Amino acid sequence: MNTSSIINYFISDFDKYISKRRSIIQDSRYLDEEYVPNEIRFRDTQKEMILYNIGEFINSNAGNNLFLYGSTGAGKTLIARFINKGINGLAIQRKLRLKVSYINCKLISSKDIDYYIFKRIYEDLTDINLKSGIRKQEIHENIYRYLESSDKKLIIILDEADFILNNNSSDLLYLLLRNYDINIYNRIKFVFVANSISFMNDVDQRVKSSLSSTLYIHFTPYNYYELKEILKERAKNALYENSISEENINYIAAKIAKNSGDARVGINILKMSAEIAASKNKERIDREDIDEAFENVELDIINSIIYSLNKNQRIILLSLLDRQISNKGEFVTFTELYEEYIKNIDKFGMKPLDKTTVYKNLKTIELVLGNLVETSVVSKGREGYKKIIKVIADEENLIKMDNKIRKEI
Ligand SMILES: Nc1ncnc2c1ncn2[C@@H]1O[C@H](COP(=O)(O)OP(=O)(O)OP(=O)(O)O)[C@@H](O)[C@H]1O
Repeated sequence: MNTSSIINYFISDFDKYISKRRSIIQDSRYLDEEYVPNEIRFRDTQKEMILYNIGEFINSNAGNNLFLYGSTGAGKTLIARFINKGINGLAIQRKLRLKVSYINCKLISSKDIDYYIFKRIYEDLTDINLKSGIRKQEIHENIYRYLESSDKKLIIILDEADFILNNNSSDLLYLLLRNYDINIYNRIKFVFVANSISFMNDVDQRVKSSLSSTLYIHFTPYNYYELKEILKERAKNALYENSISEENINYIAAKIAKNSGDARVGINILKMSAEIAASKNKERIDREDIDEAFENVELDIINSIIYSLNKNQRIILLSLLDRQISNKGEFVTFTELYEEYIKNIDKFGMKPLDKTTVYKNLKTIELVLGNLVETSVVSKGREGYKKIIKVIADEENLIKMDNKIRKEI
């Protein structure tokens, strides 16, 4: 067969299969994690604080470092990307001596995290690729030297910063923040992005005092109304007209608002239910497609949590779930969790870890659970302040998770 007849066959097959299946997704880019809408809604308070501080830094060398924190899917990364793109554009348009470096710390695969971060900052600042073999300290010094000699300012955005802030990162932070001591012109500002600010308890005093002028900006989970509007907007751009009813969008929003308020889950459900409906050759997404999508997503989330934890951590999480279920979904104190853990560990015939080790492992679990967990500190009278914790899910999902983890231990 010659090439042109192969191409003809291909094109005829292509047209046949494309026309056979009715697609529901018109442009999937609007459902991508990377997509940044032109206008970010429901985050006006946060935007105002961020932009005001950045403005102060640009115009009068003032302003604070910023720390954006809050649950998963609350728009932190979206805002961080928006600032990154926006500042770059602003600097070009207004000919400002300003640079921005955006680093997603979760994606750093290098073993030497400090080296990677300094190298990236230097390269973003100077637009020059660094040759290998230059020492970390030297790159660090060159960043300040370059800023002085070129009379520039720099905004460093460290997204998913929990991934480095948890790893004995005091030295990195101290070095990064030290520009206050050595640079009277205050040429660098930081924007940290993380789920929680609990790492602050563990950093040493030098870093704490460097971070004392940091403004903490909280991102709360989205409510029903906000989720519904975000999803409506995405559906309008990504799906063919009339592929999903407003009632069904509201149904997705209501289910998510009840659990996590995570916009990412909402967008994933929208995408997955469109794919499920299309695979059944339907023109519209029905309630059953959405329910199927929820089951897949929930299972995916639970599986990825279980996969990320070792056996001891799974038993600790199981103990938390057991106790929360018997507490009718309410918060669990660490003492209650530990009691439950001792019972469970015995059932699984393992040796118990001491309280301190269980506490440390609980922190890892919190990181893996992300927005699915809520912690707080409450006063318990004479016993002093106590940490309380709960998994954010309704009773049905708590039981589902509990059963699945028990099976996997
Ligand atoms: N206000 C909003 N308008 C439109 N889309 C939004 C909004 N907030 C979040 N999203 C979308 O929801 C998804 C998750 O948001 P984002 O990645 O910003 O969450 P996050 O708070 O950084 O979560 P994590 O802590 O897991 O990193 C993204 O696809 C994002 O585009």
